[in-house]
Amino acid sequence: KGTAVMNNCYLDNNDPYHEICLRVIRDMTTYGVCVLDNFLGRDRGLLVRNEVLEMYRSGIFTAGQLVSDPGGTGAQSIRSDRITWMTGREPHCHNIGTLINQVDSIVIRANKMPDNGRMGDYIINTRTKAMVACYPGSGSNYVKHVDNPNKDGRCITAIYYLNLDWDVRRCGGLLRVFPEGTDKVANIEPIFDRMLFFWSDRRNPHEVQPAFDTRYAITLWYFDAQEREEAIRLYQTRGSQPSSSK
Ligand SMILES: O=C(O)CCC(=O)Nc1cc2ccccc2cn1
Ligand SMILES: [Mn+2]
Repeated sequence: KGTAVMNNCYLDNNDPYHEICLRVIRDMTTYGVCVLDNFLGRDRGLLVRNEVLEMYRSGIFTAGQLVSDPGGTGAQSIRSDRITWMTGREPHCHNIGTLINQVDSIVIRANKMPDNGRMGDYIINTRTKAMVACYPGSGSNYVKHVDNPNKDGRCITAIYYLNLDWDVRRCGGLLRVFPEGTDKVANIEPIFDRMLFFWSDRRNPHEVQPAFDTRYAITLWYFDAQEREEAIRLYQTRGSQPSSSK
């Protein structure tokens, strides 16, 4: 039935996600970062990109907020990206919804697979809405920061890039990740149809270098059930909500 035994795990050739999940588990466990290219394929990637461009043209993106001290460096910084939060079930966003479902499937299945290393340390069953971000390209950037420095529950950051013919030498906008415990950096170009996963906590400080062309990305943050529950309980006693959008 299309299954083969290999290294004591069953490769079920009928499950397209199986290979990808093994790859995500291996890279996240080894590097804490995982890059998957040609994630949707050109045609479906273009459909998602067109929906995002249509949303941007419709003006529903907000101006990037002032984020005071995103990385605990004491520096006041102004995020110059434009963002909007969405469920993926909005009208005229069917392909964005399908992308979100695919990323959900991979994260949930990878979290449930046997021998899934550090992926197994978490219980992942909820996430934030999708944050669609656009760097307008007039040198807009995002200073070095950690997504979840103070245990707000987010364990995995998942980013899908939509930027056609992106050349970092001309357009900038490089995502540079500074994995904890090594002086090596990961330079990730925000190229079209690229899917990126990385641990959201202090293991992965990162920055977006100034962008000189419009730079689009869709980000999802997945919650670890236990850490999220603890964060909500803690904030309930202190009366304010954890930082990330619900
Ligand atoms: O576009 C990229 O390559 C990554 C950009 C990025 O780090 N965005 C980002 C956006 C955020 C929005 C709200 C709270 C925390 C946030 C942390 N990071
Ligand atoms: Mn970030």
